[in-house]
Amino acid sequence: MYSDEHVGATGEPLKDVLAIGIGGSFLGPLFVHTALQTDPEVVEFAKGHQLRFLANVDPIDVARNIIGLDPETTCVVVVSKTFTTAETMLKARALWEWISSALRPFAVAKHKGSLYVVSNHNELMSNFFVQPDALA
Ligand SMILES: O=P(O)(O)OC[C@H]1O[C@H](O)[C@H](O)[C@@H](O)[C@@H]1O
Repeated sequence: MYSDEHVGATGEPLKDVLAIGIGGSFLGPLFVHTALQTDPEVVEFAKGHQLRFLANVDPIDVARNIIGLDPETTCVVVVSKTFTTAETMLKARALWEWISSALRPFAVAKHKGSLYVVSNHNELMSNFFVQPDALA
């Protein structure tokens, strides 16, 4: 992302990251993010980019966190060890709806390249990429 090599469906470089996960799947990424905040090289790379965490069950959490972000240039990372956690799946689905309602249908499939999943459940992860809007 920092090199502008990763682009979304419209060809715009991905700029910001929304990380979805609760419990350990939030605290792990937060730990790495916090640890790197004092590294001058990382601080320089991070200029112009935002990382936001969706980590609680507040129903308006998604609405609050997407303010100011552009779905064309936002990368979504879903972190879940089991890939079955209801709150995480709900937020993943809400963000996919946010992205797909903002993009034209032909672009939605291409934009799946800006979705990343961190999990140890391969089958559920694969289903997510085939049909993310049908997450249970
Ligand atoms: O990583 P996941 O499978 O989505 O689980 C996320 C979290 O779910 C629950 O809150 C558990 O109590 C936590 O221990 C776990 O870290």
